[in-house]
Formats: sequence, C-alpha cells, structure tokens
Amino acid sequence: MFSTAARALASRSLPRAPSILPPSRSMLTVSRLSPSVAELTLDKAPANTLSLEMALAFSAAVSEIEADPSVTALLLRSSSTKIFSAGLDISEMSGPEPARLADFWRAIQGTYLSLYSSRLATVACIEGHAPAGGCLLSLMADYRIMTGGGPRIGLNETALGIAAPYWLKDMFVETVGRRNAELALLKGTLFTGEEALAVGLVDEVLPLEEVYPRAKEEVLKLARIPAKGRAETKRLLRGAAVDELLAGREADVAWFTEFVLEEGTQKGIKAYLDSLKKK
Ligand SMILES: CCCCCCCCCC/C=C/CC(=O)SCCNC(=O)CCNC(=O)[C@H](O)C(C)(C)COP(=O)(O)OP(=O)(O)OC[C@H]1O[C@@H](n2cnc3c(N)ncnc32)[C@H](O)[C@@H]1OP(=O)(O)O
Repeated sequence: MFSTAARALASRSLPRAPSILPPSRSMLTVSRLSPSVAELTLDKAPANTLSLEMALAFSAAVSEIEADPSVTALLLRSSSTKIFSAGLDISEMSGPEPARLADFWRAIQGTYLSLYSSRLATVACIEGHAPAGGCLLSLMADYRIMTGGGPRIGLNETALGIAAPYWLKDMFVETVGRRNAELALLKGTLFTGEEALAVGLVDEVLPLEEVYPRAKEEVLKLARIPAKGRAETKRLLRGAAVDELLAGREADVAWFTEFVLEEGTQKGIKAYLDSLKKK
C-alpha cells in the first residue's frame, strides 16, 4: 500500500471548487464477481470518453472499492464491446475555460493516482478500441487482455498535436521498452491486438467472445495472491513514479494548461474534433 501521507495528499489535491459537479455514478457501474473481486464497468455512451465528471467518478469509485478491506482485486471493463475508452473527452480541451481545464487535468491525474497506485490486483478487459487515454487507462492496470483483429490500442496524441505527459509516457516506456515507445509515440501508432502483444503492450489477445471470460478467470486467480506482499511489491515498482507526480502536481497542471491553451494547439484540437464529428 502507498503511504498514508501520499494518499492524503492525492485526495486533498483533487478539485473541490463549488463549480464542480459531484461525482456521478451513472457513468460507471460497480459490481462483485466474488466476495473479494470487484468489477468496474465504464458506461458512458457513446465512447467512454474521460470528461471532468467521468474522471472524478472513476477515482471516487476506485477509492470506494479499495476502502472495503474484503476486496483484493478489480476487473476493469467497458459496457461496449466496440470501445473500451476513446480517451480524454476532446471537447474538454476545445475552447476551454482555463479554470475548468486545470480542474480537468487534476482529475485526470487523480485517475492515475487512484488506479496505478492501487493496492488491488487489477486486470483490464479490453474488448474494443483503446486509443490515447483509453490505452493509458489500461496501462494503469496490472494485466491486459485484448480482442484480436479489429480494435486498436496505442497513444495517438501526436495526431492531435498534443503530447502525453511524462508520468503517462513513462508508464508506456516501462511497458513496451524505450525503442518501441519512441517509434510508437512519435508516429502516434495505433496497434491491433496482435501487434500490441508483439511489443508487450497487452499480455494476451483472444477472440472477442473469449476476452471477458478469460479476464474474469485471471482476476479471480490474482485475487488469491497474498494481498500484503502484492501491495508492497506494487509500491516498490511504482511508488517512485507516483511520488514524483505528487511532488510536481501543480507544475504538471501548468504545463498541460499552457500547452492546450496555445493558439496552435487549439487549432489542431478543433480540427481533430470536427473530423471526428464529420466521420
Ligand atoms: C476513465 C478513463 C481514464 C483515462 C485516464 C488516462 C488519462 C490519459 C491522459 C493523457 C492524454 C491523453 C490524450 C487523449 O486521450 S486525447 C483523445 C484521443 N482520442 C482519440 O483520438 C480517439 C478518437 N476517437 C476515435 O478514434 C473513434 O471514436 C473510435 C474510438 C475508434 C471509435 O470509432 P467509432 O466509429 O466506433 O465511433 P465514433 O468515432 O463515431 O465515435 C462515437 C461518438 O463519440 C465521439 N468521440 C469519440 N472519441 C471522442 C473523444 N476522444 N472525445 C470526444 N468525443 C469523442 C465521436 O465524435 C462520436 O460523436 P457523435 O456520435 O456525436 O458523432
């Protein structure tokens, strides 16, 4: 488990301004696969994009699941077999109000802090597309199982004229290795499941109908690993990255907001959003 001080700092830094809506649970559902395994389903049609409200609801749900000591593992999935998550809600970054943009980014940081540092064993069941923030969300889990053939996964931020922040880029580099990461990030590559498996971005690839049953099997297996040893191992593996973000959280907010508010970035984001809507 991560230090109490770090956790307190993480939750204290989440947006609390009165203008922010309370976390809505209608975008997510939480259920139990067994007494010790929770399932968190992203359920925000049409694309499970990460708006400010979705990010707040996500972190709140993970924290609530973790607060129950009988839960040792978490399965993360989407209610859609076509889209796991299309990443950040691009409309949050198009012509944004600066204070909301800053709160949006703090809430995105919160999703990372809650899931990547979770004491739980976590499995991502990626049945559909997982571009950009959808890919990063799955990287915050301990194990990834994806559908072969159709759906794509990867970090295509460069196509939007933006860059993944260092703490998310680092997760990608740690997972696929330096050279694979450079090639993929600079080109904005979106991989098929099979290609993702080849670079180590996912751990298993299966036909769609087998992905969820296999993910359930894996999470139930991981739930039986002694919880204390696993939590401490995760802390040893990920604690430094989490602490680095906690120490530089507001500097990261400043980097993100300045970058997004630049005129050139705004033009690129608007053009990308328009192209998505015209599809
Ligand atoms: C709980 C999640 C936690 C995540 C935490 C990680 C945080 C990481 C932060 C790091 C930075 C990340 C940057 C980003 O994420 S930027 C977003 C980049 N995303 C994309 O480029 C994906 C864009 N979408 C697509 O390519 C496709 O939608 C799809 C996923 C391949 C699916 O295609 P499909 O044909 O099935 O569906 P449509 O394209 O018709 O989409 C349906 C409607 O949804 C709208 N849409 C899709 N994606 C987004 C988006 N990212 N933001 C806003 N709106 C989106 C699309 O316009 C359609 O709307 P419409 O029905 O009104 O036309």
